[in-house]
Amino acid sequence: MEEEYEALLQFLYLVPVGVVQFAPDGTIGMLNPLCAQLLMPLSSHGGLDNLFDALEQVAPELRNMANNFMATHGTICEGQRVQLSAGIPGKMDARMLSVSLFRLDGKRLMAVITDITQVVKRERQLKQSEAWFNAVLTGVTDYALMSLDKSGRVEAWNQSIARVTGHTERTVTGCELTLFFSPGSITSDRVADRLREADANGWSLDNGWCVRADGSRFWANTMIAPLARDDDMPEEEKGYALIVRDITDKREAGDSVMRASACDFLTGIANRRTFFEAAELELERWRRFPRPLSLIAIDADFFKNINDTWGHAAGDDVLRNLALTLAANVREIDVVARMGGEEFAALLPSTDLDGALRLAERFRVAVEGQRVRSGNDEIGYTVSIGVASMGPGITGVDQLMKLADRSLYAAKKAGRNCIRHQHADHPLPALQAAAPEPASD
Ligand SMILES: Nc1nc2c(ncn2[C@@H]2O[C@H](COP(=O)(O)OP(=O)(O)OP(=O)(O)O)[C@@H](O)[C@H]2O)c(=O)[nH]1
Repeated sequence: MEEEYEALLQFLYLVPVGVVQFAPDGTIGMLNPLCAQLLMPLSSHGGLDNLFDALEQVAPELRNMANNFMATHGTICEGQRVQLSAGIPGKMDARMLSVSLFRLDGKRLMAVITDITQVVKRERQLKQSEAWFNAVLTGVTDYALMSLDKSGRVEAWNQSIARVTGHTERTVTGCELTLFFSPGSITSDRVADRLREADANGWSLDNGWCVRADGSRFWANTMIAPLARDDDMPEEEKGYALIVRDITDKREAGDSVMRASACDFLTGIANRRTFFEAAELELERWRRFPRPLSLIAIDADFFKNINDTWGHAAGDDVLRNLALTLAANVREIDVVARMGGEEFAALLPSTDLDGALRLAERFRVAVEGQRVRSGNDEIGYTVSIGVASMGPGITGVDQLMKLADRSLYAAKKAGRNCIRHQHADHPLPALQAAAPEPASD
């Protein structure tokens, strides 16, 4: 028996994945060194006592999945992706873990944890190339092809545009590319970005909602590629080809799978991982061509009291209401996400500090002015909000998030139900300082 135990310990020590055994409430009984190493960045006090507590901020859904698993033993989830950090494009990859949970019996659960940072990076690269080939090689009947001038205005017309978008030559020629996108899903900055991206990489690919002439929407894959030109051709004659493909069917087919991994299980809005992925992309664009970019951190006030007074289910109703309220007040191009617990965030491309403050006030007023119906109760609540805007000293998403969090902390200290902000003009010294009273306003 002792020998078997020795062999098990040796196995756990050497196995190239993190293994942790824990109780149904998350209390850790045993974990191997690799697991401790993988989870240590999540520890708030230098120790690891409870797996669910450690993962609360990055994967709150795991506790829920384990609690809702009714069988006496079996697989609770397999390969659940958990984003640990946002990463810095070009310098540091976003750290990603894969977590599988198993129930062994009534008292013991086990998690197997692997670092999949590199796998995810390669997946992203592959997805990009695959989408490009699909766009080029398939669907000869479901695409519209047009040429754009150097600023992205439609230059040449053909029948495929009418087939896919319902537009006529008269309504399209000379118009900006934004004509094909639903309002709020694209800005002039984004069009300029895509043209530059096409210049730099040979193409720019994106998926999103487009609109037809009659106002109906379709989910489209759009690719912009620079037109071939001689080196001695004048800059004015530069142009692009735009291919728009209606892929509504494909989106619907992959929708439920996509939603499960990209959305928060409770509220249905983007989860923390999706938020950081979008924020990383936006920062990458900002780095190439700086323009306004803001981030809003939102936190429900006295949320523990709501749970304690009306119950956990009512608390969940409040969180769902908060998610809906935030989502109803932003443009399509913005990303609203639940970051964990009662914390939410909104990423606002092409939005300066003033614009972000106006939106933050709209959030605050909208929440304050409503009641959440939960069973027979009507619950009123408020939010505190921190706003941060991008500046030259910021090098990564984490830093912008920290700035917004510090403003949020200042709003809490100022009495809650209010907004505080910081502009990242000289953020680094302040961020590196040893947590002084946060400066704001
Ligand atoms: N109902 C519900 N509660 C949650 C969820 N996630 C976290 N919580 C609870 O949210 C509460 C957050 O409490 P605190 O961090 O003390 O914050 P607070 O009470 O909102 O106080 P302030 O933020 O300082 O205004 C905790 O009691 C958590 O258990 C969830 O998914 N559903």
